[in-house]
Amino acid sequence: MEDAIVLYPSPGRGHLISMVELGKHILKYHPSFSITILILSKPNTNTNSTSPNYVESSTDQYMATVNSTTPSITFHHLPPISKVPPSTSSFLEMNYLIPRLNNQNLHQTLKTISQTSKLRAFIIDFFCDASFEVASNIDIPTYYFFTSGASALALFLYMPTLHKNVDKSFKDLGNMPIDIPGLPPIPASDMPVGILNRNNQLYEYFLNTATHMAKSNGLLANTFESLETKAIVALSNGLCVPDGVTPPIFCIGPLISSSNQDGDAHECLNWLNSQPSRSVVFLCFGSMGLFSAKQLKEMAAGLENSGQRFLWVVRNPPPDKEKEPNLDELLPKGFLERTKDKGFVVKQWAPQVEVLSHESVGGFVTHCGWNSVLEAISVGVPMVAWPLYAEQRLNRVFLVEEMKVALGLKEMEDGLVSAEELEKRVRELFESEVGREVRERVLGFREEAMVAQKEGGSSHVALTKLAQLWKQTQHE
Ligand SMILES: O=c1ccn([C@@H]2O[C@H](COP(=O)(O)OP(=O)(O)O[C@H]3O[C@H](CO)[C@@H](O)[C@H](O)[C@H]3O)[C@@H](O)[C@H]2O)c(=O)[nH]1
Repeated sequence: MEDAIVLYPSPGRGHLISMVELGKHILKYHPSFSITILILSKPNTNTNSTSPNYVESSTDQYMATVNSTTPSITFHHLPPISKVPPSTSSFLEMNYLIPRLNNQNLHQTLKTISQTSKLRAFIIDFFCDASFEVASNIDIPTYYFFTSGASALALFLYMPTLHKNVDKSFKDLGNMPIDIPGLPPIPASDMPVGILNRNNQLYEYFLNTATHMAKSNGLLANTFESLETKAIVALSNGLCVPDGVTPPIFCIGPLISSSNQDGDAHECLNWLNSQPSRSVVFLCFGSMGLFSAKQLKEMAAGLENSGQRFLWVVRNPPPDKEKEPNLDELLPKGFLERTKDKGFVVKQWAPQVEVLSHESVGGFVTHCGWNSVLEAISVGVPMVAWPLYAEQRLNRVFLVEEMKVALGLKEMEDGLVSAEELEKRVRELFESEVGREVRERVLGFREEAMVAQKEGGSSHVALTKLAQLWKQTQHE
């Protein structure tokens, strides 16, 4: 019987891509494993019809591409479920309620796989916690794949302790510094958005996830040791969990999405080909980053005044976020014409991995999503940190204060970033001594990321240990 590893992403293309990359990474070094990725079924009712995660036809196309390029990864679709309960939060619906409704099917599927192969490990996406109880009921070694960094992992594992020691919601504590082992003091207002309010269901969800993670067989993190040494030491020494015993941590990153996932070339890459080396600042804000029309106008003015070359991904402001942006309406009058020799605006989505690794790109204004951070570090591109949602404000603290690979942007009281502020930071990144130092630091981490992945490097060793552990597992 072959050795099988089952991966379970939560819905949505971003989560699927991360799991596919994890699967490919395991196969690259340990090709004898078979990798099955379970795909949550779409609800049969139309109650969920507005959810972007379930109408993404691009996910099917993506899976087809993976099937043809990496046939050793199998996608297994769980049977459809019939009902989705009403939920107050689409996040909870996606990541908790729907996975929970799929638990019976999941149970059956894992049992079936164990009958035909040696099921060595079940790896759950951090956002798919509802399945933890299934795995523990049928006694399969269960791991969590944490798609953000070790510092964010330290915070999440520390949540039950914080919950006990801090008696108010973080949202009511202003900038009060919160102490977390392995991290610099984090202002309460910079805590991840989902846990700011202790009275909502999301907070409870993450608290439960933290408790389950601490009981799992191990935690896989998309990072590398020398990038987040302090947090990793705190985690490994058991300082982040209530009983002082953390499950083994495997830092196996950086896992970077393969470029050109759907095989289409993008016109912005041609434009980059004609720009001078390291001259372009790239502005891109993850899979969900959106700005108001007012903010977009400020950004345009800041970029124009900075005099720097730029490549900017623009989306339509909420609520019509799926609509193609009308650039003539959204951007200042004459902006596109005036900047046509220096700038390139892409609507909706750019091939970020390819852009960042292009020789002409010399800086990155980012929302601090962890994949974006790792993608920039892996190719040595310095950043300007502009966090928007999720745990990105927390990431900004490490990027700017600890790793010193990014410059921080100041927001005004109403949350807007002014044109002057953006201009100042972009100029600073490209023209100042501080910018030069940030560039040097990130180039240093690029080297360390390469070393970590090489044979004998920390991430390679971590993956080898994990594979050895799986091979030794007696569960059959
Ligand atoms: O125009 C675009 C926009 C994004 N991307 C890619 O999309 C991914 C975006 O990932 P990430 O930077 O991590 O941002 P989010 O999509 O916002 O990711 C969520 O998941 C991350 C990992 O858990 C968290 O760190 C973030 O805060 C959370 O918002 C990256 O691979 C980008 O290369 C593109 O290729 N083109």
